[in-house]
Amino acid sequence: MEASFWHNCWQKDSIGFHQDQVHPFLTQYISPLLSSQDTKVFVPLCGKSLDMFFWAEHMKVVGCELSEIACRDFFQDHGITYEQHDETPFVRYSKDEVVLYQGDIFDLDKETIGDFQWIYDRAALIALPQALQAKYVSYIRGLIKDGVKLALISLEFPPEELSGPPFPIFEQDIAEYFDGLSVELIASRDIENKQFARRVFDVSYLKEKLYIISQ
Ligand SMILES: C[S@@+](CC[C@H](N)C(=O)[O-])C[C@H]1O[C@@H](n2cnc3c(N)ncnc32)[C@H](O)[C@@H]1O
Repeated sequence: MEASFWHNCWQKDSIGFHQDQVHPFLTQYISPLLSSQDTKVFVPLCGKSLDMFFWAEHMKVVGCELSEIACRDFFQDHGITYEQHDETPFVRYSKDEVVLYQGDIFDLDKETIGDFQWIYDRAALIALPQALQAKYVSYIRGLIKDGVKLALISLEFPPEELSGPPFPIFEQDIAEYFDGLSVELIASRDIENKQFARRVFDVSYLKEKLYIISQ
């Protein structure tokens, strides 16, 4: 997907992927795994996800997102005043525990993110076409050092029944992408009404899976 595709989605408010609640996997499965030593989560391709409010209750949040509309609305939708600074090639939006870097994730380096223990991927890997998935996985693998856990939520459906995004990612794909790392399947749920955030898909099955990937 080109950057223009995503800018266009945000401009037209065509954001069917945006959830109006915190993802239920977070409270059910991630909460018990959090420790008082966890100080920061990195959220790639963060959109204006409410999930960042869940994380911000526990630790600092650093998000990265292409769209200035998403970064602005993350704060404005909730009446939060924020600071905005030019940090070329990014614009940095921040308030207290949350910092959003508006720009291309592939320009964001580890030093800028700082020390973190979690990476949270919801609708990031599945948003990218295959060629970009490999580049994204290579970027994320470069961030998974000792003591870092990637919480990744994937989506499964028959690929021939829906042209993405989102693109389905199966257990086998996860195993290949994260070969050599520890991959734990934490949860799986069948979405019986086929609703994915604001969209209902015309597919024969829809499943979400939560993995924790670490060294
Ligand atoms: C499917 S949405 C998911 C957003 C969010 N994770 C959520 O759960 O609502 C994918 C997001 O990735 C952003 N995006 C796409 N390519 C990007 C890139 N190269 N760098 C940063 N953000 C990107 C898009 O603007 C879009 O908001």
